[in-house]
Amino acid sequence: MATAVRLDELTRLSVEELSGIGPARARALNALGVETIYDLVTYFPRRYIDRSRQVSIGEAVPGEQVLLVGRVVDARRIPTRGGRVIVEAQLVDASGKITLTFFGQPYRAKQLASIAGEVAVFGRVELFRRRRQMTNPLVDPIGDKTGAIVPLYSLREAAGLNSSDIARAVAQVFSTYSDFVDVLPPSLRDHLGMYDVYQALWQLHFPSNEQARQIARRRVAFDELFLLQVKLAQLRAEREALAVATVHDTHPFGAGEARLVEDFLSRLPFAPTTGQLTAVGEIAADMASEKAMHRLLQGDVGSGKTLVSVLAMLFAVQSGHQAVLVAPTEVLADQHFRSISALLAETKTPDSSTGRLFEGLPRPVTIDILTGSTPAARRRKLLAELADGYLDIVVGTHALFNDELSFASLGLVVVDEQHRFGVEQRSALTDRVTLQQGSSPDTLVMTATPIPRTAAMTVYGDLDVSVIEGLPPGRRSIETRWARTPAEATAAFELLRQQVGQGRQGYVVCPVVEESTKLQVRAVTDEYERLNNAELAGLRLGLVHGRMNSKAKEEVMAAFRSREIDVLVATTVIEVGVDVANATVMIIEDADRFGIAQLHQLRGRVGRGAEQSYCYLLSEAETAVAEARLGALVATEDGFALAEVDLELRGEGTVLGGRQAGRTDLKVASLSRDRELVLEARQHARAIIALDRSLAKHPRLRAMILALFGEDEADFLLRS
Ligand SMILES: Nc1ncnc2c1ncn2[C@@H]1O[C@H](COP(=O)(O)OP(=O)(O)OP(=O)(O)O)[C@@H](O)[C@H]1O
Repeated sequence: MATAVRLDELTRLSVEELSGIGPARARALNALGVETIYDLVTYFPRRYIDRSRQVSIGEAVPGEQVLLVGRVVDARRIPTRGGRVIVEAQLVDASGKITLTFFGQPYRAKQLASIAGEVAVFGRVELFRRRRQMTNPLVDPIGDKTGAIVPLYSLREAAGLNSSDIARAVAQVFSTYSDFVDVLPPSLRDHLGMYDVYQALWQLHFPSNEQARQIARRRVAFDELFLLQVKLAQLRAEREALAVATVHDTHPFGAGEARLVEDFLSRLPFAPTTGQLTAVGEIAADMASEKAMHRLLQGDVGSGKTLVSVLAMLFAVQSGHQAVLVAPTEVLADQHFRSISALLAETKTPDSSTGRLFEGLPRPVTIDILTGSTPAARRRKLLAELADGYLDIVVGTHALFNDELSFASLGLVVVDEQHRFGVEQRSALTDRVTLQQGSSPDTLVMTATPIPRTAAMTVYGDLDVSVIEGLPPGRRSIETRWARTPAEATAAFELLRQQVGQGRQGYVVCPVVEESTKLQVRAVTDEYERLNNAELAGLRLGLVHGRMNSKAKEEVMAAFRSREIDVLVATTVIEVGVDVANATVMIIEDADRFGIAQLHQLRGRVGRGAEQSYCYLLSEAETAVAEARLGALVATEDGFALAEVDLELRGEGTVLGGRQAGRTDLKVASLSRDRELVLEARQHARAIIALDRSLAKHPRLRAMILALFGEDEADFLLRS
């Protein structure tokens, strides 16, 4: 007898429990990632064939996909000259007749001739030699599939399975159980007014019509987002409850008496923007509290994230703690080290007799850099200085995650994210430090390129988010052009020559072939040679690519910064963080081969000074994708707007990038289409967790969260 079942129970039942699924079928399903019955009912159709539009044969209009019901007459084989067989038949009803034509299906002649009664025929109506016909239509006996919307499943690796096998297995689950126990609290379900979960899942596999499918999709999408948000809210709440964090003196952004930040700000050659101050205020509030900060700092390219992160680090330093900044590459680490040192040096106290950088401290703020290529002797010295507390700030690469590092008192970890770090790596650092010192350092994650709000809430849903609104004053818009013809490309290089003539500098970026480092180096080296002899002959060119060792790279960058090089020919190693205000021209070759975010980042390397800057996108591609991407770049400089376009064009996977894994995959929900649903799910999830962190009062929801995310999956999502 059919009974109700909890969905979390289905996550523990293998598909082999279903009759008709033997070891071979189970293996085929496993290849699709379907192992449990829960996996099966959430293995949704890729698309559907809508056979619900039934018309009489007389009404069948060429161009439309319709379902016809009639009798087959006059089925016969027609040999062709090439020796192939065409089968032709007529389908008739009271209103008229239509020709059915089958290619490459010789067996059809006999099969069709043997059918006595009516059949259901589904296909597209065509006009051929003035006669209406259907080519290779689907022919079924009148039965349950007639007039239905039929699911088509993705079958990639499942040899030996077809869509109807999966549909049958799914239908069997529904006939085995009369209901799935809904995990949404009843109040929420009523409020949302959607299908219950059983109906919704059924309708998503076997919709009765398009409207029903959409309502079902909304409900399933909501559940998916909601369960994830509950987990994220829970992690956030647990973390807040458990970890005791360092309490920082955040004066003048909060009560306190330390003078370092105040002093620093008073000597800063520019005033922080309102957007920067707001973000710092939010960070200060977190850092002043006993709760560990887990905050994501977002801002458009050039919005001044560095200053905000420096202020956060100085909160730690003025409170007697240390701060680290971790960057994903050596070039970036170096860049950060340089700009932070410069910011600190600008505020050096004029009283050199004391040798003090800041009056608020008994000694200068000390900063150093640690990367994989730091020589052993320097590295040893640096480790000692970190351990005894001499060093206040250390910038570096993942070398900072090394177990050998120990800190006198680490108060803040800033991670310049770019999706490149393993989450485990990062949490390993904070965990280790927390164990050592008994309190957890605060964490600030920065992203180089803006990500859409819904994506941030999903991928970084366990973090609080600060957004730096606006850009520093005086920025001029970057003239962006899409050079589609060789003549326009020539004009771009001509403008670069002119700008160099006026003392400016520029970049030429070549797309790289990631898979083959050898080819990559050759391609960019060849292009460098070519430009040297052609468009850019006579200029001082530099070459930098990812395969150069960091010393060589740094030498070229230094030469560029000191204007010994006019034009830097580069791969995307310059993508993030490079900050040379005198550079005013960015030329991107084969621009259609880059993603929107990357192009926006690259463009952000110019327009950093007071001069008018230019960005040329070279591409002769005429594809819709190129049109959409490059068109968007030309149309706007707003990184958040571009991120939304990107999300729409590329879908979730790429946006979520490396941080997304396993259970956080979204099967149904779309971060671009379901924006309000994401907000709603998050709001409800947080409301529930605020009152019932352990979900003791929501046992069914609790069981489902456990079944989906497990206990230890917490480690994956927990920290950033
Ligand atoms: N309030 C401000 N007023 C004027 N200039 C500022 C201000 N804040 C930052 N800047 C300058 O703006 C430039 C960009 O800042 P920063 O490098 O921090 O940007 P970012 O947000 O890290 O962007 P990107 O990701 O492009 O590197 C720097 O040269 C910095 O000195």
